Amino acid sequence: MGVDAVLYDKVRAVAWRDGVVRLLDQRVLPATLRYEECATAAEVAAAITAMVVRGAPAIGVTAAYGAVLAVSEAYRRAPTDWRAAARVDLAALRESRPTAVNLGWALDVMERVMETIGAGSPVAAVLAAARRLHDEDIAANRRMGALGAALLPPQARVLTHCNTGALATGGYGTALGVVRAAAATGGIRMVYADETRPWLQGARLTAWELVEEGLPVTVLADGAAAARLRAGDIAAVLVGADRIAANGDTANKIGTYGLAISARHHGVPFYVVAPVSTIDVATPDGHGIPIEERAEGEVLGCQGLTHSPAGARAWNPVFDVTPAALITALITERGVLPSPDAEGMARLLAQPTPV
Ligand SMILES: CSC[C@H]1O[C@H](OP(=O)(O)O)[C@H](O)[C@@H]1O
Repeated sequence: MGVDAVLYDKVRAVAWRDGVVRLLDQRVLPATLRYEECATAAEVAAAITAMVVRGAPAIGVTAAYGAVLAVSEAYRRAPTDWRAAARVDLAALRESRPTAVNLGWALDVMERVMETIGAGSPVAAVLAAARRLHDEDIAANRRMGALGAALLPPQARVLTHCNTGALATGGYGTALGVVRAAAATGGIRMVYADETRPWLQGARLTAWELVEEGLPVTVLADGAAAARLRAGDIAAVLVGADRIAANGDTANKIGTYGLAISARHHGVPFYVVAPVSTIDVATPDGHGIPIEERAEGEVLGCQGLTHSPAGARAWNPVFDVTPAALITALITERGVLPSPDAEGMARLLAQPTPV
């Protein structure tokens, strides 16, 4: 594979390169290292929908760069009325995936920047804003990594779900950022990575990130997680988030809810690690979070092979909602919130982001 050892600093899920958005195609990892280059906002939206790039923060960063493409094209076509033209493309980007709130949050940031720009070409200003948003995501991940690592014992065994690493963010990772920070301080004995059917983000992407960095990883079937927790040697379950409601209810990859129930039953701390850009104060609780359903074929087959008989149907919600009551603590760049609830979330959001 030949990827540099320090993956999160070398390989980026998304980058701006010479006027295009460059995406590492996560549909073909780890077998193939292939990049897709998007020259228009529409191509970026299609890549998000197709999960060329995935992961809530990574989707937000990608959408921000997609907004730069939209503004650049709009200004070329209509220099005196570029905002209206750009907003059409931004609306399409907003629709590319429904659950990860970071997508809409990033586009809101870019639209606010668009409103402040004076005369002349707006491209440099929006590109600077997208780069700032990207850098801030990585900085937030590093802060969360340190805060989360402090909650783990030395040589911890942890269990993860889906992929929450450099591939799911602007870089470094959220829950997997905690693993990286812990590995650099108290040490990590083992990462048990749920394979995370049907898209296998754990078996393919988390395992790749960890193997490439020389960190220990054991892949397990999603159905084995409860037995692993029952063994009694898991220090914590670490997961990411796609949308956190105002009361702390959290939408994340399908299977997270069952994992949270199992962790509670076995007395294992269950930590959600997410930047505050994942918090949606406009949604009071988990019932209001839109849950994406994807094609039945993603469940009926895998990696091009169909394993269910013709005539079988599939139900493929790709997220579920974990009630805040099952979350031991929410780890964000603004601090750690034990037992999240509406009041605690409001206090957390009132905190300044540490410089
Ligand atoms: C850093 S949080 C990433 C979050 O996004 C994943 O979903 P998907 O792979 O469908 O974009 C999963 O829910 C992860 O926890």
